[in-house]
Amino acid sequence: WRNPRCNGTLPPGSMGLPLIGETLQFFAPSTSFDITPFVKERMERYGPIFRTNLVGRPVVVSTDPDLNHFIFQQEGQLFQSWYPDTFTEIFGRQNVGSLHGFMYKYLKNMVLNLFGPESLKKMLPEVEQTTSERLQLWSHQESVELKETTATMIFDLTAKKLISYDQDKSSENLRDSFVAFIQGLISFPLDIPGTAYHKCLQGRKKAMRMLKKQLQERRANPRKNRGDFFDYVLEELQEDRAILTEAIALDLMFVLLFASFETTSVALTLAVKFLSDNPLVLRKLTEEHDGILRNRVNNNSGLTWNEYKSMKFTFQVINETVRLANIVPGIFRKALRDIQFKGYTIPEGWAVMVCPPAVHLSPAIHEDPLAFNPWRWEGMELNGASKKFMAFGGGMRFCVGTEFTKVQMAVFLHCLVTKYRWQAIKGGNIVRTPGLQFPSGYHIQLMEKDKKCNSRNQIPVR
Ligand code: HEM
Repeated sequence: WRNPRCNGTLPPGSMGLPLIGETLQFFAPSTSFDITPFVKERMERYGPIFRTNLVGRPVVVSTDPDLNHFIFQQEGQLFQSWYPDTFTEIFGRQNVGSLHGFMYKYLKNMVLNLFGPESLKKMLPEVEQTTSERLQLWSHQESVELKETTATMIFDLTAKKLISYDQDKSSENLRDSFVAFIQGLISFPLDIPGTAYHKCLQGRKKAMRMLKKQLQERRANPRKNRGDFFDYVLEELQEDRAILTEAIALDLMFVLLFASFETTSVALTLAVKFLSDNPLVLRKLTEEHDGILRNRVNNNSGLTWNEYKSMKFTFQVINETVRLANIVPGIFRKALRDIQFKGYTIPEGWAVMVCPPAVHLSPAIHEDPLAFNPWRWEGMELNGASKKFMAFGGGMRFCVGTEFTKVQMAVFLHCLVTKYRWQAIKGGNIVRTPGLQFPSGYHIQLMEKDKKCNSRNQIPVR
């Protein structure tokens, strides 16, 4: 256990206890934006590349920018995407099998089609309208919990786009099943009634049943114009030599819905929190968006794609937010053969975990790394991945939802700063386990800009 076999020199590290390895330390909560104590302590003790054991699997953790880059570049050659067994259970066998195997490119193209620039251009007015309506609604409430409300908003948008799901017209609430699913997502994998893990699997089952029912309904009532993912899937399934199966399509649907709202709502909540705490950034952002409205020829038109693309400072704010957020704290791969790197051997079959926070929060890479400073992105490439920035992954598996996330965040910030003021009421503290969470939410009070004071308690609002 302590000294695994290896045809070379293993990176230094500790394998922890038999069976559970160092899993408990890995999941131990921490309350700052900084690199989690698990990674920090080991980096100090062993250096940038170290070995450990997580959920019964030997893992090499990489905090080394060169090794990270190498891992991303060697996707499908020396490394293959791999996630722990509990994830397989949770996200569906079909996904894990097909997203990593021969189906991969085919599915990726399908997803890119749905979330590519052409598709997003068409979606822009809808995103703006939904966001405006929600903000308007929230401004009449005494307090809004931003994490949940933005998650619901994004879920509704994505579900509408993917499966034309309309919460108001549905008798069952699809999102409730996702909530149960998420609450148990990062939990000890014990599947007996009462445990969070059990609720998570039940939530998934229920959501899958609903998705399946809706796909069947669509099959019974096909539509003329192909519009959403279900139409696309049904057409593909009818092909003579279809590679897609219904099970794969449903699993993929589940992952897309999940990936879209959980990540983006955390990023949005955090962006608003950072703006509340950094008035100079808020002022600069507001200037950018007021400028867009001022320069508009037709005051009644909505945001155009060119206006969206011109939001330079907004993209800096988004990048800075996701750099600090580290929403995906570990990107997993499996070594397909023995790999030599900087004097160490990564044995075939071992897992490898790229650790983005170690790069994003390294003082050697980013000056004053814990400071929220969007200006650090000035003049830098804001779209792709690099050795310094991998919040959306890197290489071939770079996140296909990046632009979708940015559209939603940019539009939200646009509507927010041009029309509203807000103040933080409570919450906003974070916990990393190691995924980022807001244990007590983030409650704000919103009000339209032209109103000077809060009518109820007369607090002047920024
Ligand atoms: C702030 C928001 C987001 C963050 C931080 C994020 C992060 C990531 C990361 C780090 C990866 C790489 C995983 C790996 O290499 O194993 C990834 C992949 C992926 N993301 Fe996102 N993501 C976000 C939003 C979204 C959205 C909105 C969608 C849905 C449309 C999405 C769908 C996907 C999919 C399908 C993959 C797998 C791509 C592949 O394997 O080629 N993501 N994301």
